[in-house]
Amino acid sequence: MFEKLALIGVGLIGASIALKARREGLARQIVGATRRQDTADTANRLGIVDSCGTDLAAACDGADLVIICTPVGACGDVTKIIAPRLKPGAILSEVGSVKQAVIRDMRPHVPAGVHYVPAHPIAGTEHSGPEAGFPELFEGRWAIVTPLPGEDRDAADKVAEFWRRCGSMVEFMTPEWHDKVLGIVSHLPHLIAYTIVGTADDMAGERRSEVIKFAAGGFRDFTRIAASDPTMWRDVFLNNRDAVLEILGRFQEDLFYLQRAIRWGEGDKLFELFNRTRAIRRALIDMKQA
Ligand SMILES: NC(=O)c1ccc[n+]([C@@H]2O[C@H](COP(=O)([O-])OP(=O)(O)OC[C@H]3O[C@@H](n4cnc5c(N)ncnc54)[C@H](O)[C@@H]3O)[C@@H](O)[C@H]2O)c1
Ligand SMILES: O=C(O)C(=O)C[C@]1(C(=O)O)C=C[C@@H](O)C=C1
Repeated sequence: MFEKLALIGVGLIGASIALKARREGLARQIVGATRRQDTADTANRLGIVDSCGTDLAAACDGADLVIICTPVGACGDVTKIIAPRLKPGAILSEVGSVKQAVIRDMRPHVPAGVHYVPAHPIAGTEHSGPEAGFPELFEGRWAIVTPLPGEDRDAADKVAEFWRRCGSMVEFMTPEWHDKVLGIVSHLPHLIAYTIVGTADDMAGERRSEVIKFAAGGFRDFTRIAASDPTMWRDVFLNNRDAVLEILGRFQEDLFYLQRAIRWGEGDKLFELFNRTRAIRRALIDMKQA
């Protein structure tokens, strides 16, 4: 599909893209660039890309697809650095978990003649860094493409096809809708997990050690999510502020509803909700998304 693919940021997502693109023959040459030399060394040692250095702009020389795979807070600065070396006609994409803020930060730096196509693979783990990457990460998962109005439709279609060849199912969306949907299905669950594990950690003395000792079921599942990369998630919450605050307000109301039902012994209310949520889990299993 491409002569040269450049990945700026070779962590979980960048490395997984590189490994899958190579396996599927999606680009003749795949190069990476990272901020820190030791990350580049790791990517080179593991053979994740053909070559990896720390000169972000140089990595983009002659690339017909550049994908920024850094935390969302860095996307604007990275675009500014690489902009002078992007070749006319190149496609510039990224994988940020937030779309509106990333578009706001990147768009002013995108040179004329370069096609910017925002995208987001809805696939990940709690691990980060080049060692965490694996080629099957995107298989059977959704990838959302949020093309910008007035931008080249062929470029958006090409990015969509790239993700299909990585094994994903693709959906097009507006950036606004993306941020609302992801606020509910991804960002709020992470915030809740960070809160629950933090609350348990705040418990003093004996109760705290009991929490760790008996953390077999529900709590353990939350600890997986709460182990996710602190930089990535700090940036997500700061950059999807409005959508997260809106959904958090709703969530708090629903929590009070349950609190009240427990206080007043209204078991029917609890039962009705738990039945609805169980059906959602079963639907996810049917769709092979759980
Ligand atoms: N982890 C997930 O579950 C997941 C899923 C989908 C999308 N995303 C998005 O993908 C992006 C990358 O996430 P990840 O999980 O691969 O993170 P990661 O921490 O594993 O990798 C980030 C990479 O970016 C590099 N980097 C950081 N700041 C940089 C800078 N200023 N300049 C150049 N390189 C820099 C790091 O060295 C590292 O190589 C984020 O925007 C995240 O929101 C993550
Ligand atoms: O499975 C996980 O560990 C994830 O957190 C992956 C997950 C998600 O919330 O679904 C996290 C952030 C992304 O932007 C996309 C996917």
